[in-house]
Amino acid sequence: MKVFTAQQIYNADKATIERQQISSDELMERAATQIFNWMHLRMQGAPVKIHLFCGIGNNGGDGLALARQLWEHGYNIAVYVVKYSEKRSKDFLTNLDRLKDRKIWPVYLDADSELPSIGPDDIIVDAIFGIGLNRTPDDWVSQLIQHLNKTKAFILSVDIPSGLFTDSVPKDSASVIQSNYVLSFQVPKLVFFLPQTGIYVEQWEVLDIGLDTAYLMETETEYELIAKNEVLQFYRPRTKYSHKGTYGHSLIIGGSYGKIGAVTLASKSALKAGSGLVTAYVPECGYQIVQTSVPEVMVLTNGESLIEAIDFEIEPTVIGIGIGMGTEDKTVKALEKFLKVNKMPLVVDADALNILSKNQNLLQFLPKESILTPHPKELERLVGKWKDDFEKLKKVKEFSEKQNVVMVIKGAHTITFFKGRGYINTTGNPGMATAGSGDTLTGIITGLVAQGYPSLHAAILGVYIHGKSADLSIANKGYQALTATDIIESMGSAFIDLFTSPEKEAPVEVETNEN
Ligand SMILES: NC(=O)C1=CN([C@@H]2O[C@H](COP(=O)(O)OP(=O)(O)OC[C@H]3O[C@@H](n4cnc5c(N)ncnc54)[C@H](OP(=O)(O)O)[C@@H]3O)[C@@H](O)[C@H]2O)[C@@H](O)CC1
Ligand SMILES: Nc1ncnc2c1ncn2[C@@H]1O[C@H](COP(=O)(O)OP(=O)(O)O)[C@@H](O)[C@H]1O
Ligand SMILES: [K+]
Repeated sequence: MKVFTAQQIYNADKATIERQQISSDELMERAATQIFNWMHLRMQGAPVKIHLFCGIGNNGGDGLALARQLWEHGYNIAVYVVKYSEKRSKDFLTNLDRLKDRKIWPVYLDADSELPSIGPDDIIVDAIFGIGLNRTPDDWVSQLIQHLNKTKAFILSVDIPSGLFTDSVPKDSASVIQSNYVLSFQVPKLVFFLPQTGIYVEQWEVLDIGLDTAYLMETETEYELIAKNEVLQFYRPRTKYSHKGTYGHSLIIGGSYGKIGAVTLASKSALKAGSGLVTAYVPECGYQIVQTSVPEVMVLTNGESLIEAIDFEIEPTVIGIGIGMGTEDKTVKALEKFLKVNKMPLVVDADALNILSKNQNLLQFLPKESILTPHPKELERLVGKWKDDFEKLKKVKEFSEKQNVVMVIKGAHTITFFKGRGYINTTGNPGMATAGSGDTLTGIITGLVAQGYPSLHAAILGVYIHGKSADLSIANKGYQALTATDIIESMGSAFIDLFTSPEKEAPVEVETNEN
């Protein structure tokens, strides 16, 4: 699913109005109807108090149109107009008149108003600011937002939590609605997925408001959201007359005394991802450990307790390198020498990344389309500090383009970057914040490259399967007890899940009295 910018959404709006020959008011009505349907389906006429806070732009207009529809179906509503500006949008005014025609009188809020009283079991509809927010709200609006956040009421945001910008991090966290659920029109917004802005969104869902399909299909976006349908497009099925040679040979290089487990986890993951053969390259102290823990994996050794040279006679299809490897001088020299002669595709992680960060002249030796999988600290060492998430994305994009590598930026929503585009993963959970889960990812991606997946596809599918495996594991492990080994054990189920359970369906429409 593409992730559009605010400007692209406004353009889609315009294209829809022109091509479908509808008015902007009709489009607003569609948007409000979708939200009404969503609420009505769940509330079934329950007499819960619904407080609708509406701004004076089109987000507020959506809120007013929704208030009318709720009222027409007998819901218990209170409408507030948050007068943060003297300007009012045309469709806001149209919908305000429609409320007045029905003798529904909103409460007007300004800097001098008392804060409304809201019960813990009430519902708040947040339609104060939408994607038009372009500056930090005034103090009194921030105070209202803080007041709403403090209530125990469920907050449903229209399109985006009010106070959240679409293209920057809010300066003042107190001026953003802490939303329980966001109903986003047609497309999700990038800020739902970044660590500094995603925190305002507990859950989100897109509502189809029938924006022009041709515009949506033709418009190129910088970001794409990756769910099941997206990865299925490039999944490579196994064929009947294939053999282990068909599925490549992964070489996992890493480990040092006390950190052999990392290589064990990665090697096992490469196997479970479907690699035909897997060899681990570890110091001698790891020989028995790897052989005993994963009998399917072959083992090569060098050095006693750390890798001193990287030299082998096998011909792997791909090499995953760096996990648990350490950054001792001998290992640094070994990596340097190896990179200067290596021609094989690489998946670079952990200490190999740390060594590259300190010796940036080595970056030139990475084969093109190598995959780098830094966690936030490793990324900082590689590209330098960033002031916020948006600067981080910019730096990563530039780095990936300059070095011609696939960058996998690990986090709650891992984003894979390549050739100027970012692919945002939707699987995974906080249980994955556990030792070794990154080693597992390195193994999975390596195992996919071994089977012939192009680098970008291996990274995107690998990240998806890694997160999905963890999601399937938590059913009986919970977040706290989840380990990297559990993730590996669920990989089979994650692959099967690609074909068994369909992706979540589009929202169900409900008949209203008016149609
Ligand atoms: N295609 C779609 O998806 C559809 C979208 N629709 C809906 O439209 C929403 C976008 O509406 P919108 O453009 O009118 O902007 P909105 O967010 O209501 O803000 C209003 C105005 O406030 C102003 N302003 C900004 N910041 C401010 C501040 N801090 N303090 C004070 N004022 C501030 C700024 O005006 P300015 O003062 O800068 O001229 C801004 O224009 C969208 O989120 C969705 O809900 C649907 O109706 C139909 C289809
Ligand atoms: N809160 C979270 N939600 C989803 N995924 C997470 C979360 N925290 C960590 N992860 C995932 O777990 C992995 C952790 O990797 P990393 O930090 O390299 O672990 P390690 O070095 O212990 O192997 C990454 O793939 C990351 O995306
Ligand atoms: K909103």
